[in-house]
Amino acid sequence: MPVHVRAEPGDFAESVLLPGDPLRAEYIARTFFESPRLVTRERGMLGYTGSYRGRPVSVQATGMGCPSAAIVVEELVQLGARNLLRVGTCGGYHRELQLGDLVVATAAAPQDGTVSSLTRGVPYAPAAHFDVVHAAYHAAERSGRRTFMGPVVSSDLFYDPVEDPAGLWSRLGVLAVEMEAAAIFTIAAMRGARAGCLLTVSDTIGEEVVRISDEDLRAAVDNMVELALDTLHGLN
Ligand SMILES: O=P(O)(O)O[C@H]1O[C@H](CO)[C@@H](O)[C@H]1O
Ligand SMILES: O=c1cc[nH]c(=O)[nH]1
Repeated sequence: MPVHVRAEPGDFAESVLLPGDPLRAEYIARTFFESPRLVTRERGMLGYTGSYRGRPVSVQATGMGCPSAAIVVEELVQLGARNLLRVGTCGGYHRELQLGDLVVATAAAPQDGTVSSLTRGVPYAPAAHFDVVHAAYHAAERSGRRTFMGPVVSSDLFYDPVEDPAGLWSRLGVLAVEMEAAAIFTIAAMRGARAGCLLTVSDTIGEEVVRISDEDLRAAVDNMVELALDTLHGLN
């Protein structure tokens, strides 16, 4: 049994949704899964398994930041997980992004300490697995939802003291900032698993930072989770 995700092989499905927030994990399981079962609650990092349209699926909280996500993903792979799909929130850097929009991350610039520790500082480009991006693209197209596909940046900082992070990153074509995808993509690649990342824009970051209302966030997350479950369903 792993040290942190305290469960046995077979407790998790091969496909796992990965929100940062443990309460979002509980909400997803109770709202979207058939017959959800709590499989781990160690450190409050809730994990559930149930089914969706008759197929087994799990959801496991990663906590915030790459170090925490790295531990969780390593242990999920030890437990048999093969398809890992982050369902998170992000700050929009791209000017066209609006609150509640959906971002499918194709890559994650590793502005964190975890990925460089794993690569011993060797330059590396953490990327989502093509199969997951492909399935997410088609699920988004079917949903008709306003969706942006492209790179994001995974930062160690939520409160970034840099004057204009949006200016720098959007000039580089980076759509949004979040805090876990780079580590999830890297560990999945190292361990032969397939990872992807869907994000709801909860903040827009420009000259000022604007935060989504709780009600609008709930609705946008519901949409994202439906799309995530369709994405996993579309993977063979
Ligand atoms: O909404 P989640 O999945 O937690 O993701 C984002 O929200 C947290 C910061 O508020 C970080 O974990 C960031 O990546
Ligand atoms: O990491 C994150 C997540 C949401 N909003 C942000 O500004 N940053």
